[in-house]
Amino acid sequence: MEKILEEVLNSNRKYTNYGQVAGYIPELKKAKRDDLGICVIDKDNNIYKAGNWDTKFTIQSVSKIVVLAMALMDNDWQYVFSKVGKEPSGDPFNSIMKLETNDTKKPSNPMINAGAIVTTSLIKGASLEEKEERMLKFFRKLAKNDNLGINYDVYKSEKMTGDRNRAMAYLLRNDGFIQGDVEELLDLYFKQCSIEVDTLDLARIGVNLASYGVDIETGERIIDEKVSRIVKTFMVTCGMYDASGEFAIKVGIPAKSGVGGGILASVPNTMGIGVYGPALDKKGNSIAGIKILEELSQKLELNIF
Ligand SMILES: NC(=O)CC[C@H](N)C(=O)O
Repeated sequence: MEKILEEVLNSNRKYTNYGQVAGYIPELKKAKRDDLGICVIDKDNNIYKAGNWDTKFTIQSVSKIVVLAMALMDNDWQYVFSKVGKEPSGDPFNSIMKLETNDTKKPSNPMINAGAIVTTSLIKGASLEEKEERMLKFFRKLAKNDNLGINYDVYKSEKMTGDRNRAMAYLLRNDGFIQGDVEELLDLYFKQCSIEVDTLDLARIGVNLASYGVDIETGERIIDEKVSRIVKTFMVTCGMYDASGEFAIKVGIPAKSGVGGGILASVPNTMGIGVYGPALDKKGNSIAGIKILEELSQKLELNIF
């Protein structure tokens, strides 16, 4: 398997020359565009790695699936979906437009920034500190990595420049989709996006989702089974933003991307995959990452459809 991963990386290395490393969060510009890595963990807990599999990057929007799982386990689902929708938006991840033009003004889904700000607001905790602690604990458990932590340079960079998210959050509060202190909520959102991971962490979260929320090593249930299904369904319909349809056709695997350059893919009952390549297309998805997943899906016949 490692040989296959090496081959797939090498045949797609050329794509690291296309696209751009994210620049709207200044700190992200420091990523090296030719870094490329992958990790696969199968359901028997075999771990396969290639390339820059252990390069650290921030999880960014991949965090949205973990926080959605948490929000659904912390709250009544009906309540959650009264605050955030279930439909693809067809707009970029940071679009504000439908918060005005949607009939209900409700954010379309939890995979775009507006919807993710809502799910973050649904994390339970008596104080900001407690919410942050619970959130980190959940990420660490799912990734089986007690060393997961926040990259404070990226966090500060996002906080300084996150006015679009700030604008969305104030609109969301005005329309009754979130409550309380907006700055505190954004603090938590920026922190969740700034959690530092490598492809092994993404693959581990992916395989735990692939096994319907049961830790494949210990047998412990981490995510409610139905919640794990909802999360993977959102990954298929909205995980690659307004490129989710094309990705579903070409790759056919539930996946979630982030502007840090990571993609987490979860093949039900089979494996979790983490890929990293920081140069992004215009929609904010890793170009080489998508190409790698496309080839791997064909080679290993992973298409779930
Ligand atoms: N697509 C992403 O990864 C976006 C996450 C980023 N932290 C933002 O809010 O803009």
